[in-house]
Parts: sequence; C-alpha cells; structure tokens
Amino acid sequence: MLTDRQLEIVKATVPALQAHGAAITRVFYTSLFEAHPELLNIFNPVNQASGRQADTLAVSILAYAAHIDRLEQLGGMVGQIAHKHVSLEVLPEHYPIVGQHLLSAIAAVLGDAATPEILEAWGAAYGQLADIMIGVEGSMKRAGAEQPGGWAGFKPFVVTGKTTESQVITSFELTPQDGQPLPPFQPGQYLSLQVQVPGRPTRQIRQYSLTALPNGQTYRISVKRERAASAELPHGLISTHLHEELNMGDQVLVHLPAGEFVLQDSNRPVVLLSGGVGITPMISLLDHLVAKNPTRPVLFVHAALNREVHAFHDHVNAVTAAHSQVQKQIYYTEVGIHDQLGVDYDIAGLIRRNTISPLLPEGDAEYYYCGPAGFTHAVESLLDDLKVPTDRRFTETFGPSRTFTLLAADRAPAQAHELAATGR
Ligand SMILES: NC(=O)C1=CN([C@@H]2O[C@H](COP(=O)(O)OP(=O)(O)OC[C@H]3O[C@@H](n4cnc5c(N)ncnc54)[C@H](O)[C@@H]3O)[C@@H](O)[C@H]2O)C=CC1
Repeated sequence: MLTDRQLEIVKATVPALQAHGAAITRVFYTSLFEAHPELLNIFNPVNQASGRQADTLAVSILAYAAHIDRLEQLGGMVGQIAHKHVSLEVLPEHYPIVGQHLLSAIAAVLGDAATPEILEAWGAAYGQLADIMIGVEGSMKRAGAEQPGGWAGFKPFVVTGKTTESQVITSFELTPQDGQPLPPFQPGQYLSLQVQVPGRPTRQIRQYSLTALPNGQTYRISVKRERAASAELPHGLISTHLHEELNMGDQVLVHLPAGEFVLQDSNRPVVLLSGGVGITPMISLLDHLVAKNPTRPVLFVHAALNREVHAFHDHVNAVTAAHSQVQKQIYYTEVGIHDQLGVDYDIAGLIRRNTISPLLPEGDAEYYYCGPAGFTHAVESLLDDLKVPTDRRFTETFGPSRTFTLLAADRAPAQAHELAATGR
C-alpha cells in the first residue's frame, strides 16, 4: 500500500516521465535483455527494434501514474495487458525482474532528479501494479486451465488444413494432438503460437486472429505474410516461416484463445470496418452475428488494395447473399486491371464519410474496427465526425497497443469491475 506522500510523489513525477518515458523504457529493455536474454522469446524483435514496445510500456506507465489515485479507471488497460501477458506466458516471477530494471532505468535517465524518495515511491507503485496484474493474470490462467478441455501454457497441435485466402493471407486449421475436445472462445479473439524458426536462438510467440467459429475440435487462424522492411528489422520472420514451412501434419505449439476484441452483449446494429489483414477478426464477428443474432443489422465495410490481396471475398459475398441483415461495402485503393466494379469492389479510393453514410444502420450502432495505422486514424476521424461516443467504439491492435491513452474514465466503467474483483 502506498503512503499518501508516495501517491503525491508518483503523480508529481508524471511530467518528468512524459518527457523521458520513451528513453527510460529504451534503457530498461536494453538492460533487461542483457541480463535476461531468455525473456526475448516473448517480445517480437520488430517491436523492439522499431521502439514500438518501448513506447507502449512508456504509455502504460504514464497512464498508471496519472491514475494512481483512481485505479478503478484503469480496468480497460489492465484487461488488455493481462490477456496479452497470459497468452505470452508472462509469469509472476518476471515482475520483480522487470521492476528492478525499470527502477534502475529511471535512476539512470533522470540522474540526480531521481532522489531516493522518488525511487522508493516508484518502487512501491510498481509493486502495487505488479500485484494487480499477477492477481488478474492468475485468475485468468486458472479459469482457462480448469474449464472443460482447457490447458495451461502451450500444447501441441497439428496442422490439419492450410488454405490460401489471398496473395498474402493463409489460413491454418489446427487440431489438438491429444485428440481432446477444445474449449470455446469468443469471436474476435486470437491464438498464440510458439514457433521455433531454424537458426534462431529462441522460440518466438505470435498472436493471430481466429477466423472460424468455435466447433469443439479445431481452431482456425489466418496469417498475413509480412515483408521485411530492412535487414535490421526482421519483419515477417515468423509469418513467412508459417506460410512457407508450416504444412499439413506439422506440429505447432498453441496457447488458449485470448483477447478482448469481442462483441458487446447488446442488440444494437453493428458496423464492422477493416483494412487489409484487419479483416481477420471481423470474419469471426460476422459469422457469429449471422448465426446468433439474425435480427441485428450488420454493415461490413472492408478496404483492401485490390482483388489479389482481398481475403475472404467469396465468404463475405456468400454470407451477405444468405442473410438480409448484412450489407457490405468494399473499397479498393489500387484497383487491378481485372478488378470489376460492382463485382469485386464497390468504391475506388479510401473510406470516406459521404460514401459510407448512406449505408449506415439507423440507431445507436456499435463500431468495431481493425486495420493498419492510417486506416485506423481515418476511421477514428470518421467516427468523430459522426459523433459516435467512445463507449460504442471497439478496436483491436496487432502487436503492442498504442491506444492505452484512450482508456480513461469514458472507456473503462464496465471493465472497472474486473479490477475491483481482483481485490487490489
Ligand atoms: N490493428 C492493427 O494493429 C493492424 C495492423 N496492421 C498492420 O498494418 C500493416 C499493413 O496491413 P495490410 O493488410 O498490408 O494493409 P494494406 O496496406 O494493404 O492497407 C489496406 C487498406 O487500408 C486502407 N488504408 C491504409 N492506409 C490508409 C490511410 N492512411 N487512410 C485511410 N485508409 C488507409 C486502404 O484502403 C488500404 O487499401 C500490416 O503489416 C500489419 O502489421 C494491419 C491490420 C491491423
């Protein structure tokens, strides 16, 4: 428990961390991985090299410090991080290691400004956050392992299907090697795979959206083959390995499904907006909606470069044709010479208010969106224009989230119960 003085100190140091937060976390990761190279396996090296992981930690720490006297408002952030941590097998014993390196990094970057009293206050604050996270993650792990068909950690699965969805996206059907029935999951969630690429020192863990509904026997994920941006940024190492080397009959290690990008329990109309590979979680959401809520209007909007990279084209057409509750609108930005307007796509160009507006369902629709950063920003300004309140917007970020700054009071009330329930 922090003293009042420590609470004051932590809040007062937010501006200093704001100024130096990214530098602190960069120093932190460097010293952490020097001392504990084994922890590299749970971090995507691309996110390390690009600084994205460091930025995410900095944003999370700042959000935490800013809310230190109103922790119930951090429920959304805690839930998102806990899902990621559980699926990455972050363990309670990792927290003191991280705490030690974080405090040393704060001391190193802030220099004399980091007095013993400040460091002690941050030590206490970090300890409190660690206790919250360990509590939430522990209950999630227990619930996962104890459910029928559940398991702890990673379990061997076999590839029983491999389907090309587009020039860049491939689906893998995975069946548990032990033949046990599989627990259900919520549409919109993802699976973690642990993969050993030959020649690399550690196994790597990656998350991929589930793209078929729960059936008790198999899971299906869909993976975009990422391209290397440069030799220093080994982007696409795992996805290329999966596309090229993971074949029928091969084994892969799989963690229980996780993730909080799931449908709200409501009957509101739904707008699903995806860009590129952001279509993957939308496929499960769409399939679930038509199977379970036949009266709920759904608008499916997808933006792709062109037909060659447009995954699930036929599937979405078939669902739209079979269910009058669904309307769709497809945007292509780099229309191919064989692409047909009205057949393959509806609009050439980027998603825009005047083109989407005529199709928007009446009433207080919920908006679910996922896509590359530019797409996400475009959708967010569209939703701002349409005055859609934040409690009807839901998004998924692949990789470390940059959205924690959005968490605050207006996004978190429902999830605050989660935090309260952990008895922090
Ligand atoms: N939520 C997330 O974190 C997601 C991240 N990504 C990342 O983004 C990268 C690119 O994904 P791809 O599937 O190759 O997408 P892409 O580059 O093929 O773009 C798909 C579509 O998104 C739209 N879009 C892109 N930039 C836009 C902008 N500035 N304004 C408005 N619309 C825009 C365009 O309509 C484009 O056709 C991936 O490598 C992936 O790592 C992709 C999807 C989801």
